[in-house]
Amino acid sequence: MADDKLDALRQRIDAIDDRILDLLNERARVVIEVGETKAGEKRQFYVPSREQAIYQRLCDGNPGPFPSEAIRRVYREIISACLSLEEPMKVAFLGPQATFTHVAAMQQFGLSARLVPLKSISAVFEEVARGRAHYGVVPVENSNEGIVNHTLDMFMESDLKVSSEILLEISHDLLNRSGRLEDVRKVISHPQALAQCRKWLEETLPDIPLVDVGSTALAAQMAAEDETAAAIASEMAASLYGLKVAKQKIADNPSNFTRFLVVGRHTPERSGQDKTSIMFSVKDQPGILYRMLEPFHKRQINLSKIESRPLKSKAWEYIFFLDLDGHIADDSVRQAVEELRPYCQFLKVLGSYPKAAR
Ligand SMILES: C=C(O[C@@H]1C=C(C(=O)O)C=C[C@H]1O)C(=O)O
Repeated sequence: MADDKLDALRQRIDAIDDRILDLLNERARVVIEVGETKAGEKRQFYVPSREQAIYQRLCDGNPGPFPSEAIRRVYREIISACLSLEEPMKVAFLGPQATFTHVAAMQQFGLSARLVPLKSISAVFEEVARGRAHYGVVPVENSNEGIVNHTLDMFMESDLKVSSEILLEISHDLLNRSGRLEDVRKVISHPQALAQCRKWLEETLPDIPLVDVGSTALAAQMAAEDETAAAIASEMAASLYGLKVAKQKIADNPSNFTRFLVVGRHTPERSGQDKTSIMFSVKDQPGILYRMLEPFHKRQINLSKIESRPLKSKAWEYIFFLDLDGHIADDSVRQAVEELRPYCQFLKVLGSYPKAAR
């Protein structure tokens, strides 16, 4: 009897899956039409703001029981697959494979994009600038370690635009071949990952030597070749290098996020929930810090970040990086930036892009 009931339920599931498949194909055909329309008007095919709006609308309207957290993942793959029908997306990222930047790139572009690992942040910028990749993904700041100087420095030389941001929760896991803590005789990782897990390592694995290498992914590769070694790396590195998780989430501060930027050759359209990044250097004069912030304060524009970096060509002069709420196409943002301009030796808008979901 129970079997009859199960059979009947499974038949219903098959019928529902047939409908989902029909709808997926119908969706793919419409996306192809959108692609043709955009090509006629020379518009960008990939529109992160539209994708964000799709996720938001579906999650907000989801009556359940299908979990809202899963909607983003499922739709990420649907959109990724639809996009690849029109134009296979090539995305360069700071490699090697299985770094946290790789995880971030997958989260943003899905499995149908072609993700290409490159050796350095400047190589990622160059690949995109030369048109060999549509987009590039690089880390820009970590909630514990601060900014990634190299990425900010790249914007001084490059004309690429920020197309979107990705926020990724970093989980540092201890990986080895057996999955047993007792087998660990040395721990290998990137110096930042080792630093972020120092207390846990001292308490749990005292007197075990720590080995610095260039990336968490390289550490995982080395641990795969040495059964006495463990790596601190992402869970993705475990699956890629055939390792097991001996202990999950070993970072001393459990709240650990990295923000990545997607760089491209164009500024995306307004989404209504945008952020703008600008960089500038100011002329040295009294009250200049106050004056450079005033245009934003006057218009009640929220500033979410301000960083300064030394200007390499001139000692003791600085470049400022500012993130503010709004799109450069908004009147208030455009006016504030124009009011700041006369105080600057130079000013560059790095891009306006949809805010990542927090
Ligand atoms: C279909 C579009 O193009 C792309 C594909 C999308 C999709 O599959 O829904 C969404 C945004 C774009 O990245 C669009 O802009 O509407």
